[in-house]
Amino acid sequence: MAPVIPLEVFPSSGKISAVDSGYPEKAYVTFLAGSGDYVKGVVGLAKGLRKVKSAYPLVVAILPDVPEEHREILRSQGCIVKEIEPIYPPEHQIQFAMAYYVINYSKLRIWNFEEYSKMVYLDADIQVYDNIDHLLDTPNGYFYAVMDCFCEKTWSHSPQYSIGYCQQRPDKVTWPAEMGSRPPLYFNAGMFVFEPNKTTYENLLETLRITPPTPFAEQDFLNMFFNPIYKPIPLVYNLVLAMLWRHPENVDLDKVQVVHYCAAGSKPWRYTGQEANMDREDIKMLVKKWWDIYDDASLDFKPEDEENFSRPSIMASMPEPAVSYIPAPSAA
Ligand SMILES: O=c1ccn([C@@H]2O[C@H](COP(=O)(O)OP(=O)(O)O[C@H]3O[C@H](CO)[C@H](O)[C@H](O)[C@H]3O)[C@@H](O)[C@H]2O)c(=O)[nH]1
Ligand SMILES: O[C@H]1[C@H](O)[C@@H](O)[C@H](O)[C@@H](O)[C@H]1O
Ligand SMILES: [Mn+2]
Repeated sequence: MAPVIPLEVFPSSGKISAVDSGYPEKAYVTFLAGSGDYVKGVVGLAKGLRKVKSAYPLVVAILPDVPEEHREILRSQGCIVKEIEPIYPPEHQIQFAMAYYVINYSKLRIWNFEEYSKMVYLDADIQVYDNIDHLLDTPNGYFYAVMDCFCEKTWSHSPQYSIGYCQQRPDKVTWPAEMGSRPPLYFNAGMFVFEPNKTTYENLLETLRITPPTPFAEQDFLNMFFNPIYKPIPLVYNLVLAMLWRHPENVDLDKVQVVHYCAAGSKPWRYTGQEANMDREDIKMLVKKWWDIYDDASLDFKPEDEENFSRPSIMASMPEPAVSYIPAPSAA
């Protein structure tokens, strides 16, 4: 089993940034699709990164269907907006855990952001509550992400779920020999540290072309592709909310730096408190914490913020190079 890297190996305030070199070769990146309300998640994230005084900009990889008003909101929040072409998996009859997961294959385009040497990807439903810039100083050659939990109903299609096995508590249920070898460590793809690279990008697209889609879409695909270089990092870098009720013994909420509002009903901008577990005090507290940042006008982007990280404005406005992509499946 690959070792979990203890928190202590990361310098606590590693704010060595590319500001010194005058070239922001590192950045955060998120993904935005459609004209719905996920744009609020990105605005919240941009403000959250500002609050923790991140030295790096937030790039938003957007699909063509993001309306101009939303692009403008993101730019006015200091984000670097980069349009990407969608990527679809090969045509196949498949039931995704959530129907909309199919759009997430487009995330693979971020490996083509070669003007950055290293990036931290964060879903739009993630908020940072501490500075995590040091993740951009981790040794190259690895794919860093937090191990997932298999206990929620979204996993009901899986053999793990059917026998109650979870890698967060691997000794609770012994993996039966007749089911073959234990599944390899599996990360949640809402947060990861990676290195954009043309060769990796081309390999990703080429491999996807011959890989049938599976329920967790690009998350499954990335797990398969990066398995040999996957290094688990502590869950404080991506608290999948279900951990609070599935594995409370593994969570020290005071130490959590990054919260992933992925549990059903937990997206702060849609929160009603009605769904299972959503009336918990810790959830209410975390949803309020997200709103406090989103509503804080003092965290809105101001032009002088730009001085905190330089960025190549010419590049930011350049369109993505045209790349051919795999056509949409009719079943999607
Ligand atoms: O209408 C949408 C839906 C999704 N997204 C983007 O896609 C991301 C993934 O969607 P969710 O956050 O709702 O999904 P989950 O957190 O449940 O998904 C998890 O599984 C997915 C499988 O495709 C991805 O790997 C995702 O990164 C991982 O966190 C969002 O954060 C957002 O960045 C949009 O922009 N618009
Ligand atoms: O990516 C998914 C998603 O974030 C779900 O909400 C979560 O329950 C799963 O564990 C995860 O694999
Ligand atoms: Mn998410």
